[in-house]
Amino acid sequence: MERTGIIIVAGGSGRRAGGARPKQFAFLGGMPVLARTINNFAAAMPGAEIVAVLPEQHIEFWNNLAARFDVAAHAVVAGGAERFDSVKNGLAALTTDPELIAVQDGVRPLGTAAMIRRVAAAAARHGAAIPVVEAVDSFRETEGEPDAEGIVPSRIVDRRRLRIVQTPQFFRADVLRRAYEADYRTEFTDDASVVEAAGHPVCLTEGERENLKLTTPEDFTIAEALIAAREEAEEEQAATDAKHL
Ligand SMILES: Nc1ccn([C@@H]2O[C@H](COP(=O)(O)OP(=O)(O)OP(=O)(O)O)[C@@H](O)[C@H]2O)c(=O)n1
Ligand SMILES: C[C@](O)(CO)[C@H](O)COP(=O)(O)O
Repeated sequence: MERTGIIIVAGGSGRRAGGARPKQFAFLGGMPVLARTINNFAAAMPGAEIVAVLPEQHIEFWNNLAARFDVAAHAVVAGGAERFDSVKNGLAALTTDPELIAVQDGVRPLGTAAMIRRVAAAAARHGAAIPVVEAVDSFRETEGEPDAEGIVPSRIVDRRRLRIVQTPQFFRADVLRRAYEADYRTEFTDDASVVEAAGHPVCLTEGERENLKLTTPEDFTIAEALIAAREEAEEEQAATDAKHL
């Protein structure tokens, strides 16, 4: 397997989620969200170098919090104003010269090991790969300003052509590093957009609907329920296995 580096970006302020501290430090199923995300990757990609990118003012808080939980080995580095800047800082902090690099949202703790490895394998082959899922809602593109009655002009978009983009986004190290030499642009909402702007095509792989990004308070409610259901299924499986011993 390729030497792998994982950059877990958790340098945001979590404005949309609210709360006293950024959402990556909130508890989910009895554990900080960021601890879950780090451990998920350590389990899926044993031996990978992990760097967590945090708001500078929360680094000491995180070190104290992480010491209370069983969190897999990881280095910590300060983030920047935009996600783009945080990824750049993460890239600079990798020390093992990885051949493959993943960028993962710190607030996406629920991706399975099978999905993570699938994206990694696609990136090893194609240079750049991301997980996506099909859109299930209808979409409208708005055009222009509201009219005198407050109606915003809009038109339907063909959702069969749309995909919802997730992380982890995996890249060959040379591809990602070269792409991140660019200056920041507002359309860089993920790493695939940066790599694509540098001229490298991105391979779409199958993501998972449960691979939620915790963005608003409602997402936490859904994630709690998913974790409880997974734990229950694991307990049932363990009981079945014990019966068959
Ligand atoms: N300057 C930033 C901004 C975001 N992120 C990280 O990128 C991921 C996805 O971003 P998002 O969900 O938008 O997080 P926030 O920026 O914290 O949320 P909000 O926009 O609601 O403030 C998160 O793990 C977040 O911590 C980061 O590392 N550095
Ligand atoms: C990277 C990402 O999670 C892919 O869906 C998304 O683009 C992050 O967007 P945000 O506005 O920073 O949450």
